Amino acid sequence: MSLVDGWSGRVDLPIEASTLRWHQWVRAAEGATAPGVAVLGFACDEGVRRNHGRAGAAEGPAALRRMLSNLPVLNAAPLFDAGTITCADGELEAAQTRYADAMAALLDAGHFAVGLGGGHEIAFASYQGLAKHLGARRPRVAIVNIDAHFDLRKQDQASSGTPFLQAIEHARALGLPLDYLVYGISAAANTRVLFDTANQLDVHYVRDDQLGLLELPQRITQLREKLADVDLIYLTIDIDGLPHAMAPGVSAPAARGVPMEVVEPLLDAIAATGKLKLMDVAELSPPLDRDNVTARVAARLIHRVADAVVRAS
Ligand SMILES: N=CN[C@@H](CCC(=O)O)C(=O)O
Ligand SMILES: [Mn+2]
Ligand SMILES: [Mn+2]
Repeated sequence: MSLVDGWSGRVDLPIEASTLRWHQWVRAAEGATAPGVAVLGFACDEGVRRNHGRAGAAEGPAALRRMLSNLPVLNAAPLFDAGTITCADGELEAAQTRYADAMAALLDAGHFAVGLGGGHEIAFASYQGLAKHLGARRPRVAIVNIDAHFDLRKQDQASSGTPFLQAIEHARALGLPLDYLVYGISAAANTRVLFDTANQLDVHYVRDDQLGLLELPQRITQLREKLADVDLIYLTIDIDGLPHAMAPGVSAPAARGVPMEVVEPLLDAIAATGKLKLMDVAELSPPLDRDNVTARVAARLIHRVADAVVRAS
């Protein structure tokens, strides 16, 4: 049994540093005395519901903790859990604000913050947390999104389909330089107006059918170039950017998707910059999952990026 709610798993003997798993290593964030990796849940379905999707993402944080529990501890960095922000029906914006406040506190404490979604409305909450943390500072920020969708919808109401347009407009109002890069865009899952919006906003996007292994070296070179002038990075992984077979547990599965052998090197390149300050995983919908495969994939990506960030720091 772990010291922190929601974490439990296998215990290997003898109990020593080399046999530990995350459920044995994680501690409550409020007791943190040193910076480390800190997870923060966002149990929210409201954005997906408003976007006419299939419910279930609110169960994401609990499923991710279960899957992260048994993963091995790879480094000596402390691991913290800052709990979960919940979202009652209809109060999406208030929940995003609460999440942003909690996220800003984690960033203020020097943690690498890992958001456990929740629908992709977590992204505007994470971005707002970063903006709060920055205060009057104006570094150049990049949001890198792995996603089949742009999520640049122009709508009266915030939803899981609007977070990056919201972030871009918010950053413009603040005078915060913000680049938005998306990897995995599906030509079959975004209408022309979304491509037009992306082009008008100078979004850097790469389609799923342009992200095979053959193109990977040039894509990584291009990504490194795009991130060279950036001061800090927020990475968001919409798990529906992966192939349906590996990520069935999502509201809007990808007919093609970007395979793990391409996603992981892209994530490695982002972490290796040393500029990655926060990440989140969105759109995991446990009721739609099959044998926890989607949660397992999401947990693996978090585990990999968190270790790479620690090593790059
Ligand atoms: N965050 C999800 N966004 C997608 C959902 C697409 C769908 O439900 O088919 C979008 O709004 O484009
Ligand atoms: Mn998506
Ligand atoms: Mn998305």
